[in-house]
Amino acid sequence: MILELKQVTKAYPVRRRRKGWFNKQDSGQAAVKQVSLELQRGECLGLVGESGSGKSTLAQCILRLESLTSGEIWLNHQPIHTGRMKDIHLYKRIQLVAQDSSSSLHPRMIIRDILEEPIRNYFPERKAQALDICLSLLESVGLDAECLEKYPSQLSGGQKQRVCIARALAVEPEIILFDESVANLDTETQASVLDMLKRAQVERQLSYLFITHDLQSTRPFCDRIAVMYQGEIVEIFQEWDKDLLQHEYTRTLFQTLTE
Ligand SMILES: Nc1ncnc2c1ncn2[C@@H]1O[C@H](COP(=O)(O)OP(=O)(O)OP(=O)(O)O)[C@@H](O)[C@H]1O
Repeated sequence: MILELKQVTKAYPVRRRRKGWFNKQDSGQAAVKQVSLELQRGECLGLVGESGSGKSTLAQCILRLESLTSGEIWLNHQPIHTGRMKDIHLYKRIQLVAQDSSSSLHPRMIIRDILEEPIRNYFPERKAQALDICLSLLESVGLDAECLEKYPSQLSGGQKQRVCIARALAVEPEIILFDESVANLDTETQASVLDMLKRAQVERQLSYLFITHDLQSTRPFCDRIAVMYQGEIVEIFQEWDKDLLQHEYTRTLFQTLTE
């Protein structure tokens, strides 16, 4: 197993108005409750749940963008929740592709600079080959070489999303977290991006955590599905057989499937 979450809980503090002069901070309702989850090397694990069920919070906890209230996260048998591993080492091993590609790409950098940045940071010895690497990354996500000299604002939403994926691949991480990364794409582009991700996963032995509210999109793509409901993992399944389901919410999700 490459990533292990043990009893992870995250409660955001809530400011409550009290009589008098001050606001007091209480620990509020937990967004993530006692989540235990394992991601195997080379696996694509789907994390499905309705809006507000805690999926993004879990991804943020894995990347230490949010601190844990309790619990542990282990990356290949090394603890990452303790903060001892430096951010640069963590991000070398785990990359995030978020939903909103526009805000994740620097508006004043051309695509070539955006893709060369991780190469310079993580593989300084490859500086001389950086352009060739950028071209091969663009090819692997189905973009033309002419994108290199463009700014993000000159690309479509689907093209920007592909650039974000190429940038994550440039780091050569072991794990990629996709947080609603294809949700904004039309059905055809979504299918071609997922196809490309599957190929990259097999070629590079990557592990994926694929976060989405859309169960349908996980079907051809994920090896296992974890279902999140009100902050908890209520079910993990592999077989697409509704008779084997344990939880009422998963049964409701199955009704949204088109075949
Ligand atoms: N920074 C924050 N401060 C306080 N509460 C937060 C914060 N971020 C998220 N929450 C709350 O935590 C809960 C889980 O939110 P989260 O974004 O993780 O859900 P989600 O399943 O990813 O939803 P979506 O699919 O809409 O992105 C929600 O109730 C949300 O309001």
